[in-house]
Amino acid sequence: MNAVLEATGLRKRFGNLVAVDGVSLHLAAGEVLAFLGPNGAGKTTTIKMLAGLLWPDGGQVHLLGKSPHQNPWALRHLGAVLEGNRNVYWRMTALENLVYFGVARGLRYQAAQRRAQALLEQLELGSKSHTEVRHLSRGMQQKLSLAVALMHDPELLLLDEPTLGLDVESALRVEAMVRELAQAGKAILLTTHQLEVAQRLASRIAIIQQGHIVLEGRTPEVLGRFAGEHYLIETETPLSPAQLSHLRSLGLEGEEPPYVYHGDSDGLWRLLEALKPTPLKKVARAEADLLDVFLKVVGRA
Ligand SMILES: Nc1ncnc2c1ncn2[C@@H]1O[C@H](COP(=O)(O)OP(=O)(O)OP(=O)(O)O)[C@@H](O)[C@H]1O
Repeated sequence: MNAVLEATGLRKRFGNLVAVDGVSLHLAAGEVLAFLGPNGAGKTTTIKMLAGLLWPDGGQVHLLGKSPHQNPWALRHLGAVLEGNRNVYWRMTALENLVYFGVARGLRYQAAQRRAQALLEQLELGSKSHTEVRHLSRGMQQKLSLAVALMHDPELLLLDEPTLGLDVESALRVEAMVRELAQAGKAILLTTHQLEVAQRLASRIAIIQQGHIVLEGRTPEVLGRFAGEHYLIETETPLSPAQLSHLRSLGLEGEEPPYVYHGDSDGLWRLLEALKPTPLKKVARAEADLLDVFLKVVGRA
């Protein structure tokens, strides 16, 4: 399948600071890539280069094979919601904004009206269609930004913190929308510090640190790789202090079931042998979550 986004070797320097240092990203239709990293890692700078808002010092971007830096029309393939940049006019209503941006990106007026109404309903902003943006709540403005990005039905969506500041229900609605858009074949690049959102949505993960991609892979593979040698051991009843003190010397951790064992499978068998004849309820390899992965990769574990 052809790449919707193909970015290679992107570099950006601000004075002496190299903010992005050789970042390559690719996205196919239907994929959600979670682009993660600590504060100041280079995510927004990268996204701005992808969106044609910043000129890279090096590297290339192709959107469906076309470079937005050589051919601005390539940006037609892209819709972006960038943090702190709610690309809407404050003194225009929600509906006027959507129609305006729809027409500016090539929709006919009637089609823009229909699409705007449908998006407003979908994001539960229907009752605010005729409200000026400056009178919408922060979360409503955030949802309107998403609607603006979707007006021209782009193949690629760049979503920088799309659920930030949304209430639980709205965040879940936006999450469901992202999932539906991916199922409908959109390629989505998602930046967020909400790792549980990223884990639920992303088919692939890329972690950037100090301008470099330090980890990239399909979500299940990444989680599997980091699950490592980490087991949960559940006994029917809590272990006695005497048992516990002996088993701790073999690597058992925790005060009550489920206990945790970090180590290889030889060590696990020694531990299980020593546990005999204590009845066991469950022995399972613990699953890593994206938080574990993130903390290990950015080196703060
Ligand atoms: N216009 C600019 N001028 C100077 N330095 C900048 C500029 N924009 C970004 N930087 C610096 O580049 C580095 C990367 O910033 P960037 O905004 O890309 O990080 P980020 O990963 O998006 O962080 P966050 O998670 O905090 O949003 C930071 O050190 C930042 O201070």
